[in-house]
Amino acid sequence: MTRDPQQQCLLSCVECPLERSKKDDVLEPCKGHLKRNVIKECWSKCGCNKRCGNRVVQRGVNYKLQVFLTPDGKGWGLRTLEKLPKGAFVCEFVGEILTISELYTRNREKHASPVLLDAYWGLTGVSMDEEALCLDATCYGNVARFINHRCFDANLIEIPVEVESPDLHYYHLAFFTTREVEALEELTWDYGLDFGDLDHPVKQFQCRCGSTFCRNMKRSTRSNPP
Ligand SMILES: C[S@@+](CC[C@H](N)C(=O)[O-])C[C@H]1O[C@@H](n2cnc3c(N)ncnc32)[C@H](O)[C@@H]1O
Repeated sequence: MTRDPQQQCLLSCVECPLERSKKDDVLEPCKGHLKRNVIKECWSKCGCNKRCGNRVVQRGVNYKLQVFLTPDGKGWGLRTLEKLPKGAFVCEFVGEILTISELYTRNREKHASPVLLDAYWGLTGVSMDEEALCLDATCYGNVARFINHRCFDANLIEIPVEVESPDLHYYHLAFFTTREVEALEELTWDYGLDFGDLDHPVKQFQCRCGSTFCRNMKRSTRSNPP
């Protein structure tokens, strides 16, 4: 999976649950969902034991992490207290599993963008609202709820991970490092927001990510990704 707009591969739903949830008279075409590779971890039916190398996310957080107040106006953030190698599992995103309609009804006035469980939407189609799921960490979550957004060159990437459940609509969303991360560096991920989508049901925040490739900066001053 890549966040490079030139290289990323998007899958489109025939009838996108996100567009359906807007309840407009005319159903807009799907804007596309990132094509993701899914990790399948060993589970109870494998002959291996709990120390198997293909059981990483299910073993939980393995590094010292700290919630801290960011100095640049993004509120609370998450950082690592130790150096992380490239490709390290950091934590998963924990939240209540809601349908998209439930989330929008709940958070209409707040700056909360859905963390979609959309890895299969473009592949299998999602005909029922009960299959269009997302994670909401507003009331129940873990440290991942403090990870701030960074456009394009974030040091974390979210990967769908199947642990135990063979149901395609339910999976874990795990964060891995995209590069080596220094101790005390803030951990960030690209929420995949389209800051130009004024039609979006959830009001988006003014991005302060500081990336040279920030998508929320005026087009005249923004750089193109390498
Ligand atoms: C998942 S929360 C992250 C934790 C949050 N900073 C806090 O204090 O609880 C997402 C919210 O953090 C803020 N945020 C995240 N990334 C940001 C960014 N790049 N620029 C400005 N605000 C950001 C926005 O208010 C956003 O709705």
